[in-house]
Amino acid sequence: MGKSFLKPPTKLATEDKISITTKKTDIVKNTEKNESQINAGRKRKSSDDSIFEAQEKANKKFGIDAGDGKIQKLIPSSKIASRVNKISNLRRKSKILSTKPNNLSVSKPAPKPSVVPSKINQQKLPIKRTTVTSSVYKQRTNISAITVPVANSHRPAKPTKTIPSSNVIKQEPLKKSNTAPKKLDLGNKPEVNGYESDDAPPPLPRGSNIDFKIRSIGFERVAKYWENKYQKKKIDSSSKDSKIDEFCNKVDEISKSLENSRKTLIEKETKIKSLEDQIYGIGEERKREKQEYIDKKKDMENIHKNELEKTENEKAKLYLEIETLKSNIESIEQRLLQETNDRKKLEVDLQTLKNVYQNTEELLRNTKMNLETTQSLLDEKVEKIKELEDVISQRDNSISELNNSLQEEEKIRRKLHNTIQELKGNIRVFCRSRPLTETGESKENTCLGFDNESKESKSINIVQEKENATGKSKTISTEFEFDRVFLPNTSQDEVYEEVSQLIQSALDGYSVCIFAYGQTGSGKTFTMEGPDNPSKPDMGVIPRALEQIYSETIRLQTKGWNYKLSAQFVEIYNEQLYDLLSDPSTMKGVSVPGTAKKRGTRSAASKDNTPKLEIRQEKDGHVYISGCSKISVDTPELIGALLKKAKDNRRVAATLCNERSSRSHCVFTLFVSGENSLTKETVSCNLNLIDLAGSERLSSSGSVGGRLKETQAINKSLSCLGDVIFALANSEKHVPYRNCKLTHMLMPSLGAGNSKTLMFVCVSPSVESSQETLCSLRFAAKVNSCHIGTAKKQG
Ligand SMILES: Nc1ncnc2c1ncn2[C@@H]1O[C@H](COP(=O)(O)OP(=O)(O)OP(=O)(O)O)[C@@H](O)[C@H]1O
Repeated sequence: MGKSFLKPPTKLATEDKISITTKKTDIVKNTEKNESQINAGRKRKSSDDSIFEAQEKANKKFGIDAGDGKIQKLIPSSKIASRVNKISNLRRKSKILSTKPNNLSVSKPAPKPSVVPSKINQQKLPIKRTTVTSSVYKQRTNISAITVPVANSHRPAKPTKTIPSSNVIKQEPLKKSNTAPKKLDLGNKPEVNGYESDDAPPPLPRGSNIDFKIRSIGFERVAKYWENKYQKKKIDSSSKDSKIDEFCNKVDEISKSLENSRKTLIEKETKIKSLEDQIYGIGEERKREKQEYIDKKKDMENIHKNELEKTENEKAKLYLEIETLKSNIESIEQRLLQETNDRKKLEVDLQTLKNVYQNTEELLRNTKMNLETTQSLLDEKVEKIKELEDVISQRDNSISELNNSLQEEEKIRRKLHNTIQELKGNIRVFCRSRPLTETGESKENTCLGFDNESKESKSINIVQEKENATGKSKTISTEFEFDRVFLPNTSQDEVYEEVSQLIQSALDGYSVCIFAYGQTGSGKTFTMEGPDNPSKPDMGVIPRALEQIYSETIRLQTKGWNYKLSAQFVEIYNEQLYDLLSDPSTMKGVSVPGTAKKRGTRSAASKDNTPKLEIRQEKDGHVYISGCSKISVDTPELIGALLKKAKDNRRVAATLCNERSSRSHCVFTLFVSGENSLTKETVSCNLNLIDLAGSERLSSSGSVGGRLKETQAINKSLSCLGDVIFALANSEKHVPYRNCKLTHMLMPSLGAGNSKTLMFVCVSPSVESSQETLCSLRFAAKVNSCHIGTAKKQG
């Protein structure tokens, strides 16, 4: 049985394992049983074979029988037959001898030996197998023919198995002499041809020459020999007969036992055959079972393989789960550790808190005691508070009454302020003289004279030297009166103090226009903006007005006012509008619809491809400049940035009159809109601060070419401004606003009974500029003579 056959699958279901194990055990048992049966059969067979062989051997060696269970030597049937044959021959001979003893010994000579005696002594007689039939043997053994070795006198004997003398009944040949044949001794020991008388019959004396006597002695010897021989044989025959009987008995016994053995052998052979059949059947059964087992094993192996794969997959999954769980466990452990540490900390904190709690409890007790005392004090104070609250409520009432009265007063103030402004005139003219410059201008060369040196001066004299028709020089003094005349040393603060009242009117909802008019270099820009990078005291009207308005909007927030401010800065050059706040790179976050890039010179500007700003008027009369920037003024810091930007963008061209002379009008407009959340009042107005271009005459400016054209445009627009003012003053039906860009864009803020206008006429004190100064003062006096109705509040 192969080992692989018994080897069970590595992993099976428990029931399959049990059935397989049981089957395996059965098969093993059956196989072992079969093998033992086979072995037993083999043993039996081998024992039978051995018996048979032994019998054969015994038969061959004449010897062994197992009749009594002891091993005995069996005599081969051939030998038995030959011996029986010999015995019968011997018996026959003995009978013959017994019947004719004397004849032989006396009358008949001994037969002539067929072989030379000497040779017979030296060689064994060969045995020749001869088939003989023995009735006795046949009866006993049922063997019909038995091969018996017989002596062959002529051939040398073949070597045969030697049978021990004790067990084998030897066929005694006639005794031969071991000694050499003696010579015929006619004496005591007569020799016949060398043979002894005991071994061979003495030779008969032959021949005619032999003495009778000797011959008779020879015959006597022969007879004697045969007589001795007979006697000996007789004795031997009787002993041999007894031995033969004994032997025959033994043969019978052996035959019987042999018969029995054969029967047993046949039975056993039958048994063996049946056992072999059984073995064959068992073998077949085993083969079938083996095949079934192999099939089942294969099935089980497949199942096992599948289950193994499944198990491997599940194992892999489980490994993954285990890994995940491990990582989870690690994180949980870390958290646990963290929690443990936190818990320890918390325990420490808890202990501290407990201590604190104990202390606090102690404190609490003390505090409670204090509290009780405080409570009594508090009750007292509550009483006092109640009293105070009554007082406060009374005061609140009085405050609200005061607020109401304040608002009323504010209204009254506004009305009064407006009345004052109206009384002062809705168009006013301030005259400002710049100081003489250090270079070229001396005090003696001044053409201006003021009535008194007080700060509240309102008149100004211009003194000119003129020649009459006779050629004599004549001093002509012309006096002008204005709402206010600022002396050359008047500071910016003093100037603005007068202006601030008008700025306040803008916050009160009135449109305001402030012009700076005068010849080039008379101080218009200085008055309106201040010098370049001005310090706080040198700041002009525009930055101060913006600051005032911004701070005033914040102050008025406490009175429920919420203002929105936005600024626009436009330059009018050669009757063309330019946006001075248009550079997006410097004005971050500003919406600039019409970009006006920095323009170099005026001639270059004329070739500029920048989209032109256009003045538009809506149906409701609202006038605006399309595409112009409006910057929301949210912080006071933005004011400075706006002015700087405008200054950077402003066109400056060198003229003969002033190296920084501005040849354009600059109009700064602040759009003011406000709403009072308390009184629900609303205001909306414009504050226009205008730095006009130089008003010098063409002859004095020395302009030619492009510069001449600029001067003409400037003079035209200034003339138009005068026309509008005079038309307003004369209450003419048609006011020529549209004659130039300046008056057209100022239309909402100029005249029409809803604006307040202030003109600064800036003059130079130099004698050289006296004629231009005279012209400017005349124009200003004309404006000052105008009365433009009562301004209406816009809301
Ligand atoms: N009140 C003043 N006090 C001191 N300096 C002044 C005063 N007015 C003008 N100036 C100076 O006189 C010069 C010319 O003034 P400004 O540029 O303001 O004249 P302008 O009329 O604006 O000339 P333009 O028409 O060319 O712009 C400047 O250097 C300025 O600083």
